[in-house]
Parts: sequence; structure tokens; C-alpha cells
Amino acid sequence: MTTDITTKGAAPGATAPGETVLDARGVTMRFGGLTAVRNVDLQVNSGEIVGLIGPNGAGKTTFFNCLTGLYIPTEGEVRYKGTVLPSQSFKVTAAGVARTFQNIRLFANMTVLENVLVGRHTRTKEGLWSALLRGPGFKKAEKASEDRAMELLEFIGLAAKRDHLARNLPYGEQRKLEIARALASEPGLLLLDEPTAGMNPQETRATEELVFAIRDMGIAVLVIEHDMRFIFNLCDRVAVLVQGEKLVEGDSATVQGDERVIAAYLGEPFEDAPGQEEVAEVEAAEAQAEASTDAAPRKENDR
Ligand SMILES: Nc1ncnc2c1ncn2[C@@H]1O[C@H](COP(=O)(O)OP(=O)(O)OP(=O)(O)O)[C@@H](O)[C@H]1O
Repeated sequence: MTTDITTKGAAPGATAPGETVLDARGVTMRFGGLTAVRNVDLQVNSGEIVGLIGPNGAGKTTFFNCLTGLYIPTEGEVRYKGTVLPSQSFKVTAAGVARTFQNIRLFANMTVLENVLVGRHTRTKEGLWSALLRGPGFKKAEKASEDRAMELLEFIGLAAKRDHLARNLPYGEQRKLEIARALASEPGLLLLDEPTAGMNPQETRATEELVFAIRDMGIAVLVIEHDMRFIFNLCDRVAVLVQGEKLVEGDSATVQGDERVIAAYLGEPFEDAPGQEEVAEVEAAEAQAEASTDAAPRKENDR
């Protein structure tokens, strides 16, 4: 892991301890007749890493999109540090909520450093176009921005590759660069959508450390991930979405042991051998089924 822990001061968007950073209430998102997210409440507090898990199509990304202004929820309200979030994504980023995407969305033909600088556009007066066109305003503010961008690249371990084109980075480094770009907007809350997708175990482990380091800088984190080892190692709290609804929320041990979560998502029914009561229950049910089959007249096509 190349994360430079010496850069680990409080981040500019850091949140005071004990503050509720994200407060989503009754969030519902319908697409025509399909309810992708139904009446979901979720809070993230300062200093927390919260996981959002669930089967494919459960509504996790749709919920993220409702938090970040990509979708306007059909019902419900999303507050960031007590204020209702605006409905446009660039305003949400400016308010202090940054995200990464399931499918990497870097500027492939820009350098590593330029990608991070673009992420800073909500924090510079010059704005996105000036940053892209390198106009006079941008030149003036360039030094301070570049220093901050380099700090972030040091933090994620990509400083040595500042001049490489983003498209030439290995996949795991592209994912890290996305995180650096999100951090460049100085968020108080970072939303990560499947940050370890496609990573090998070493890269996943390094990402775990990176997320802990981000949390330690005072940035709250909400993360969607299918890698359960990653989620249960990392998160203070985990919420489980199934068919758009929040099924369970709790610490890792509670969620891992919840039979509804096992049945709907984790898919490993029992860690231990079934107890005597369960064996007796199954035997009784089998005996009853056998008796009723013998008694019932068979239908033609059962033969
Ligand atoms: N823009 C959209 N228009 C219509 N239906 C949508 C739209 N976006 C998502 N859906 C549907 O909403 C449901 C939830 O999708 P979503 O992508 O949020 O699930 P997910 O939990 O993130 O899945 P995965 O783990 O596979 O990424 C799915 O049935 C999906 O097809």
C-alpha cells in the first residue's frame, strides 16, 4: 500500500464529530411502473464508513443517484449536514458530496494530474471550462490547485505518474485516480460505487486501507460493494437493500448473521450443522408430505 499516511491531516471538508452528515428519509424512485427504491431511510454520521449491499438490481446505484442529484427522488428528502441537497449533481458536489461511479468515468486522454485538477473545479473560482481550456484565470490559481492535487496524488500513491495519460494506467490505479478526483472537490461525504470491482486481492486490500485513511481525514464514506469480505472488514454499519427496500441495517456481525439477508443475498444458509430441533422439523415435514402423497389420488400426468 502506497498511501502516504503523513498527509493524513483533517480534510478541508471534514465534519465535526457527532454530526449527521447524510440524512436520507423516505427516498422512493419510480421509473414508470417500476419502483427501484422504496421508502429508504439512511443516515451516515461523521467518522463512519457505511456499506450498502444487496443483490443485482436491488436499487443501490439508483439510491446513490438520488443522493447525488442525478435523479430527483419521486418521494423523500435528502439532507447533507442538515440542509436539503439541491437537485443538480454539480451543486451536490459543491455542497460537499462527491462520488465515484461503477463504470470508471475518467478523462482518458488527460493526464493523471489534469484529472484531479478537473475534480477541483467546484472549489476554484475559475470553473470547469477555464480548467479545461487553461485560460488566464486558471493560470493564476494553478499553483495552489496543483499543490493540492499533488498532495492527493501522494495520498493515493500516484504522484510518480502525474504526467501519464489516465487511459494508460492499470485498471486498479484508474479506480484510485477516480477516488482522488472525487476527493479533489473537498467533500465531507464520499460515495463509492463498487470501488474494488475488477481488482485483484492485493488491490482490494490496498483500497480498504485507502478508505480507512479517508475516513481518518474526517470524510464520512458510503460504499456499495459486492465483495462481502471487503464490506464486513471495512464498515461500521451495513444496510441491505432487497428489491428496492431496506431489509436490515446493523453492524457487520448483525447483518452477516441475519437469516433474511442470508436467504435473500449472502446465500450461505447455516455456518453450523443444523440443530436437533431443525432436524426433527424437517423429518416431520417429510413424513407428512409422504403420508399425504400416499392418500391423495394421483393425477394422470403424475404417473
Ligand atoms: N434509468 C432507469 N430507467 C428504468 N429502470 C431503471 C433505471 N435505472 C435503474 N433501473 C432499474 O431499477 C432497478 C434497480 O437498478 P440499480 O442499478 O439501482 O440496482 P443495483 O442494486 O445498483 O444493481 P447492481 O448491483 O447490478 O449494480 C433495476 O430493475 C433496474 O433495471
